[in-house]
Amino acid sequence: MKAWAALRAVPSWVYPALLGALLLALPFLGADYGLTRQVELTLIMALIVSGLNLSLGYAGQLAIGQVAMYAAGAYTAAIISKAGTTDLLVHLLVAGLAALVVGILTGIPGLRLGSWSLAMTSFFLVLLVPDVVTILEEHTGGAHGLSGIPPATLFGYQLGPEQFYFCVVAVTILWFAAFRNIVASRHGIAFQVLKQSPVLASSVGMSVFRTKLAGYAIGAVPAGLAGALFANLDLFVSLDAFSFHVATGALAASILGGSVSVYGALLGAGVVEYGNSQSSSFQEYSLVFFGLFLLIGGVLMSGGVAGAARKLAARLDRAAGVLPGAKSGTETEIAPITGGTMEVTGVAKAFGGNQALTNAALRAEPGRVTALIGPNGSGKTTLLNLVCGYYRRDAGTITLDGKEIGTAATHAIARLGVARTFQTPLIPPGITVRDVVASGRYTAEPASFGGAILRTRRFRRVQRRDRERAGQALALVGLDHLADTEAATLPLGMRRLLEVARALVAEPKVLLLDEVASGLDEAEVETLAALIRRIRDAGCTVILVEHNFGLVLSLADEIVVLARGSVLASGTPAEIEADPRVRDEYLGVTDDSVTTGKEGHA
Ligand SMILES: Nc1ncnc2c1ncn2[C@@H]1O[C@H](COP(=O)(O)OP(=O)(O)OP(=O)(O)O)[C@@H](O)[C@H]1O
Repeated sequence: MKAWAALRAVPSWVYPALLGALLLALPFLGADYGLTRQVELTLIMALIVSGLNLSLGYAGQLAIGQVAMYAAGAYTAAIISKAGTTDLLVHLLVAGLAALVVGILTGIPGLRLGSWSLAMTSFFLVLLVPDVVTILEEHTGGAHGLSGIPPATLFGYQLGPEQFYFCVVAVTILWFAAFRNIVASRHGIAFQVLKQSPVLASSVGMSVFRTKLAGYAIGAVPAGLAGALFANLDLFVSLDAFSFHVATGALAASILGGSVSVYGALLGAGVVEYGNSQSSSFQEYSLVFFGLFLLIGGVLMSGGVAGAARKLAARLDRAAGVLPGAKSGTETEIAPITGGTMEVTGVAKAFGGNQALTNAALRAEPGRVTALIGPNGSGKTTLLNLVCGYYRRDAGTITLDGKEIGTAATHAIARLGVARTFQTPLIPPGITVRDVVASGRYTAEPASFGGAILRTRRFRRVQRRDRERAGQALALVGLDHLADTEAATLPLGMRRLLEVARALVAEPKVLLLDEVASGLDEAEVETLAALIRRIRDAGCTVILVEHNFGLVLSLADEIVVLARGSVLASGTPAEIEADPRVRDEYLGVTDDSVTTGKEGHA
């Protein structure tokens, strides 16, 4: 166990760096041509698989079009090479761009149409490759392939097989470093937030369409790079390399290695390529093997080899006492918040023939808790969803500080300062408590993909602030000691507090809490109530949708009671408690139980 603790003390980038150094050193260690070619083919496959991991594993886009981007990169590099431009750097640049363009052009309609469209578009994209290649036969060589590609050069020097090997390894190292930087940054977390739920993503201010497109299109780039390398490896490009069979192999490699992983792509690609090269029966029955890999990686291991390795590491960590950096739960002060006035007037919303809201109204002000109560189905959540822009109202106005927001997109409303929690907490699996909270700051301070890849000073500054603010918010809700724990494993009460922390780091003007106390025990409700009071006292506008009448009475400054989509009554807790209509319509309890103020309503 001591050995394990020592291994864990080594910074995590050291291991991939050692692997990179070993690959670069292979020719000096006496590796023959057969072995270096095997490594080259594996790395080319690993580039394709890493793109799949980014778009499918991290961003959750069910798309397998990587082979089409691979073809785009290979043919582009081959064609410009035959036209006289043999510089490998130019090839990589143009092939990467060609793949990006194919990704964007196919991603836009695929994502706009929603649902399974992207999966279908990318599936047909792979099937279309032979047709496109045949149509452009004059340039691509059609079914005969494109031969006579001149050897690649770099800055005017022709690359021999050994130098080309170094180039393949170098491109792979650089891309994997970029890939690792993306997934370890707020953008990688954003992809996982989106994968968990588009509703959650838009509630923290992300444009769902743009984030999905970014995941899909960036995932195309390494496939384009792989294409350029492949064209210059054999100096011959033919359709065999871009068949549906290769696409299935890439998918199997992704699942086997672990699609939510960076280096799993290398492992999956290694297994598939090794099988292809070593055994003719593997090639003959490859679809059976790929199916087997999908079963092993997807079902038996759940998360592939990388997922299994992570679980094993966590177990060894526990056994060796290597615990995530636990800190004391010191409370911090909430910095003053500039709240906003939210006004809802005459809002109506129907779902088909079901009139969920007919005439809803409320006015929520800074430094006050406005509670929205009402029986099941009275329209409370519908009203919250209208305020957040998930639905469009049929009539009425919704304003924030006097400005109409009723027609704005969800992510735009979030950026105006409206944050929320959900009836069922939406916590993405596989990310830490700290990262879940930091994801709430995605739009508070922008940071580009380029900055994330290159780790620019500005990016590191934003990242530092993300961590600081997340740490403060966690201390505030009493979860800072769990900052490095996987968030989805926390019990319900903690996940609810975590959602409040995530909403808080966005420094919202208006905080919407949707049944935030449901499922909590008494002590947890107390903690939560104290927290909501502090948020209110800091100046935030709090809108609380809640069934726990006792909690509402003790917290609210103003209560709005909805019944059958309209406002039944509104006023102070004392007024609402004394209102006979509320007692009849909503509470349906005797005078005695109401006056105790403790009767919950489930
Ligand atoms: N997306 C939807 N499609 C169709 N009908 C919906 C939709 N969302 C809500 N409704 C209907 O609108 C009405 C109001 O529902 P809503 O969820 O807003 O009530 P609620 O007061 O939040 O209830 P609860 O306390 O049970 O959460 C219900 O009749 C519900 O079935």
